[in-house]
Amino acid sequence: MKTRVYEYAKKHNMSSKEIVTLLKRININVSNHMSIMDEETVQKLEQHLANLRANASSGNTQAKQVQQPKQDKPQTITSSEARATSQSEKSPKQDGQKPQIANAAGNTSAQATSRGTQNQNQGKNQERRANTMSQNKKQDTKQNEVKGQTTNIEAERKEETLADKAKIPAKVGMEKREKIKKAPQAKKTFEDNRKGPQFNKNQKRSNGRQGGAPVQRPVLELPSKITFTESLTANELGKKLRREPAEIIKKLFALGIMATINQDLDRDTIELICADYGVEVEEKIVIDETNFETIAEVDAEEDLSERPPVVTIMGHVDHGKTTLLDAIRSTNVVAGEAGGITQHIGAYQVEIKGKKITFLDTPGHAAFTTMRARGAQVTDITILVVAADDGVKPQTIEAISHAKAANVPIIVAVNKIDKPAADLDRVKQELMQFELVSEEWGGDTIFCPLSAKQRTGIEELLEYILLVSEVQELKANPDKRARGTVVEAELDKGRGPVATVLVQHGTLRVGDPIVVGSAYGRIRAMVNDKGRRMKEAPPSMPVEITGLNDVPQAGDQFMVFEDEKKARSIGESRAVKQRDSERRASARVSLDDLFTQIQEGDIKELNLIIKADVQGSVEALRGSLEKIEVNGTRVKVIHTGAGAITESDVTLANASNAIIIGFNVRPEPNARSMAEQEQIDIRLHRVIYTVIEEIESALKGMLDPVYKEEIIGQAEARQIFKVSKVGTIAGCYVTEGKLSRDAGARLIRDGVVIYEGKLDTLKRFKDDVKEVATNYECGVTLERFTDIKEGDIIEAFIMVEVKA
Ligand SMILES: Nc1nc2c(ncn2[C@@H]2O[C@H](COP(=O)(O)OP(=O)(O)OP(=O)(O)O)[C@@H](O)[C@H]2O)c(=O)[nH]1
Repeated sequence: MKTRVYEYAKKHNMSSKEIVTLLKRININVSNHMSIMDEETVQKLEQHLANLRANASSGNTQAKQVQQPKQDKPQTITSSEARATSQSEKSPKQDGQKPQIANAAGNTSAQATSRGTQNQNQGKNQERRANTMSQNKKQDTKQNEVKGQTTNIEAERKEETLADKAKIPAKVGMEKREKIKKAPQAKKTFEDNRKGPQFNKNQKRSNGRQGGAPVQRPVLELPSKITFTESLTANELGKKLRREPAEIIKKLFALGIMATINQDLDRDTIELICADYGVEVEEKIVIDETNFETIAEVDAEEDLSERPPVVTIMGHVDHGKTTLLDAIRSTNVVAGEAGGITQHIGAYQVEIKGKKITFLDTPGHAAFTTMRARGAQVTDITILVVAADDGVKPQTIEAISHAKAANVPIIVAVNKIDKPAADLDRVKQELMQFELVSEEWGGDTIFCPLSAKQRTGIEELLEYILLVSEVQELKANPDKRARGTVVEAELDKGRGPVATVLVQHGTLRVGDPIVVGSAYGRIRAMVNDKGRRMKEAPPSMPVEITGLNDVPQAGDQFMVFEDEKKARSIGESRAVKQRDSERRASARVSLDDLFTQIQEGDIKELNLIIKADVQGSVEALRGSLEKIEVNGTRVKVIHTGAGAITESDVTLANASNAIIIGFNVRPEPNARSMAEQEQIDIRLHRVIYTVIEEIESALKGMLDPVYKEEIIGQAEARQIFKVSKVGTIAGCYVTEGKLSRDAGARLIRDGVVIYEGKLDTLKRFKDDVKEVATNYECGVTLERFTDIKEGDIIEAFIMVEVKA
């Protein structure tokens, strides 16, 4: 029957490497643990094992008693003398204890010595001492049989391994071969020890032992698990395993690795040795706590407990967000915390049916996106407020896009149901096209009709929230250091920096050293939304904290550290980093470097926001763009709309790392400056085909924008003159930058591009001029375009070469 090396190894409680080594010794070439061994190979291997076993046990009757026929088969062979030793260890009645004890004695003393200082010489001394002892053991012929046997095996192994080493068998990888070649020092030490134990420092102790009764020192138990970071030297590994370094070196030796005591062992080697001892090993990755936002802590399922959901209310202007938030809050004051003075701290908790719900007290999606833009996903559920008498409006759609981009479930609160014009079905109907289909109509979105003003339907809404949160199974580990997000922060004249934070993991306590964004401090006091002083805040609880050195920003994340010194040093280095890299768009996508980001695995989906002049173009663009898929990277349209590119589009792009496509539309001035600041890539086009081509080539890494458009100025048409021969002259006022005679020109009306071409004439009074600067008036005509109206914007642009 065929079997793989690792299967065989597992079956016989050996490591794959050991099997590979043994196979190579009997001239069977296997490459790795996945290699297949046929029946013949297995037989040969077992024969070889049997031979080795026979050799190991020849002339030793006592050892035979110790060996357990089946289990020991691989053990005796594979794990060199350490296992033989540990077997004798298991049998306290045997005289064979002695060498162990002696060993342990050496070990303890070696440990004690090295505890004082860890320099190299010290290490060497330890090694020498250890080897000397084993040499002494060998020389002492009067010692008991087991001891003799142990050392026999030891000697045999040494010889065998040394012979192997001389040949440098193929089992040893190139790296290991190098190590072997480079390690004359280790060999010398070994031979030195063989030659002259008497001249060694340990002479006294050896004599003492030979002459007197053996010193009884306990054999240190192996730890069940060890941890390490990056690497360990043989010496350090020995200490962790509570074994002599020499013993470790011997083991390495048997495995074909020649290492000195202070040589760094790689992860595989450490694992191999530990596996040999049956000790679990874990590599600890050093975490840079300065960037604590990036640290993902995984909690064991049993440490997690239920936490309240965090809810954000979004919706169109005047649809009743604030009224609803107030209504919810007052419901609770009556229910529980009567007498408490409600404080506005940016978030509050209410309780229904014994369960808490946390509301972020900032209506609208500004708060939602700022937080998301800063990498904080705080919200678990979104309440979309839609006025029953007004229906779906632009900001309703924006809110839906925001919630969807963040993957947060939506509950629709159909407000103002008390109004005569209220029409619940219309709202349901309108929301269908955004994939929000009510349960009665076969969908899975909860629609909750209510009147925030008359306070009806509020409890039902709260119950729905609990229902959705139950499905989400929101959990957190309350028993660890706290982490969370800033909801609001300000500088209070009396109290200094004050921040409302939402605890997301762990429990926050007064006195905790904390880093918040790039501020730090120790929590002086905590106040909840009812104005009560709190000693601790569990997950999902918003509290206002004081004691920071600076005012953080909403959306900043916080983390508690073990001591104030650490918090201070991390806070300070974050402040420096923040200053350095402020607004650096390292994580921003731009079509120009999209391909690199795809290749680096940063991007699997390209988020797009499409704004176009008419809904028809939006749909056409969306349809074509969503079909694009290049090398597994897809286009995902996260928001669309007709009309100019607004600030809200830019915030959404910022939060979702998206690119904005403007089709026949322009960004509003505020949106443009914000996009520049946040380094959001806005691509403006007039032909659908070029949009598709651009996105496709960006995904393929073929985008090669040699020229890029740069807007150099804007003027507003204030007066229109019709002159029969010339056409339409626009009396303009340059509001931004300059107009230049050679520049390209666009005419924009209500954010929509009406014309694109060139300036035909540019005059100041009667003279032709080359350019007109900001705050000057001028007369403009456009090439082959006469339909200029008052209030139109003329935008001048040039094409500039993009430096690679
Ligand atoms: N009839 C009626 N009017 C309501 C209801 N809820 C809110 N309103 C009124 O609608 C108006 C706007 O309510 P707000 O709560 O300020 O709306 P908002 O969405 O917070 O508005 P912005 O903060 O401007 O975005 C106010 O005059 C409210 O009194 C309701 O259930 N019924």
